[in-house]
Amino acid sequence: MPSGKRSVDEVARESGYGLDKLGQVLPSGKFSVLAEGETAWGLGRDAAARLLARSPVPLEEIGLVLYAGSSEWGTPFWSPAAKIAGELGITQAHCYEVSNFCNAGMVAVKLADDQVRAGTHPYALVIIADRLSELVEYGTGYLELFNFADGAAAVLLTADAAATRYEVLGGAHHTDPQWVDSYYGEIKDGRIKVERGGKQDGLGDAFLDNFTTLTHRVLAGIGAGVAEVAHFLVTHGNQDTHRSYLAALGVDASRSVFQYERDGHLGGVDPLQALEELEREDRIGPGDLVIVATAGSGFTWGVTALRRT
Ligand SMILES: CC(C)(COP(=O)(O)OP(=O)(O)OC[C@H]1O[C@@H](n2cnc3c(N)ncnc32)[C@H](O)[C@@H]1OP(=O)(O)O)[C@@H](O)C(=O)NCCC(=O)NCCSC(=O)CC(=O)O
Repeated sequence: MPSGKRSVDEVARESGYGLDKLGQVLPSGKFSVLAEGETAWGLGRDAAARLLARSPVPLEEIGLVLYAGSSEWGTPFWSPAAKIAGELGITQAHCYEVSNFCNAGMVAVKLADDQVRAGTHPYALVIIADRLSELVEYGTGYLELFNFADGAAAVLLTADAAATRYEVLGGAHHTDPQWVDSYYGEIKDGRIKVERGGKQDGLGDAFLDNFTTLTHRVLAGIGAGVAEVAHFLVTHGNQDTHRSYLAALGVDASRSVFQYERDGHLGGVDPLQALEELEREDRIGPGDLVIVATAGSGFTWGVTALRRT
């Protein structure tokens, strides 16, 4: 996590919104942001370095390094995946970026998993990092973006079943291009900021329809039902959407993880933070099935099934 924090009071001052309204989007009261001198790729490198210290593998056996996020890497026309590989001493890998906004992390995990399962590489490293808070202008009044925060995570994949903590069972993604211009970047005073296109009704319903349809599709694909899922981890874009999705599946909130009181929306890192909380609180055990629901601009929705080994 970055070392900076931004308070909801600061957002209130800049946006003109009252604390009551902001509390709906930012119940944590403060959220993680990059401090002066910190970068998203630097956080990603640190997350990957800690992961490799905890689970050491021969660096020359890492054949793939994917950096997943929203494509605003901080430096344009540049590869954060290659930079991180260089800094960590990974010299035998193909390194590139996967851009699918807050859905990119699980896309990259599935791509990497497919490659290690196919025997293409012994190990693959996925780094998920974004600098979402830096893309928001509070003065625009686009309240739905005010929880955008910064963070990073790293995942190591291998086909060696004895060495894995989670198995990727399957996934499905769907892009509905009618929403493509809902949000787009614009350069303002040399910085990229998120602008909102003409507001159409129905995006909330599209979240719900896509999350539930993809969940049923993925579960059917692995021969499981909703009742067999131990935990549903959902992107932290909007907690009302999160709760509506669980309700639509007939799933009690106790089978999910809510970190809205803890931080803002950390992009593709949200479900990994949630998984870490399940581990820390000893709420997950061998054999547990986990469904991860993610979404990103485009709009794309994704559902991934994992099993704790
Ligand atoms: C669910 C929505 C799609 C609903 O859109 P609608 O057009 O129907 O309605 P709306 O935007 O006017 O908002 C409806 C009500 O939800 C509230 N609301 C808006 N955003 C919220 C949020 N993040 N958390 C909690 N509440 C939120 C509004 O204040 C309003 O409350 P009231 O009715 O009380 O006045 C959207 O609001 C939303 O949650 N957006 C967050 C996700 C998102 O759009 N991200 C954009 C970047 S995509 C990306 O790449 C990052 C990512 O994936 O998150």
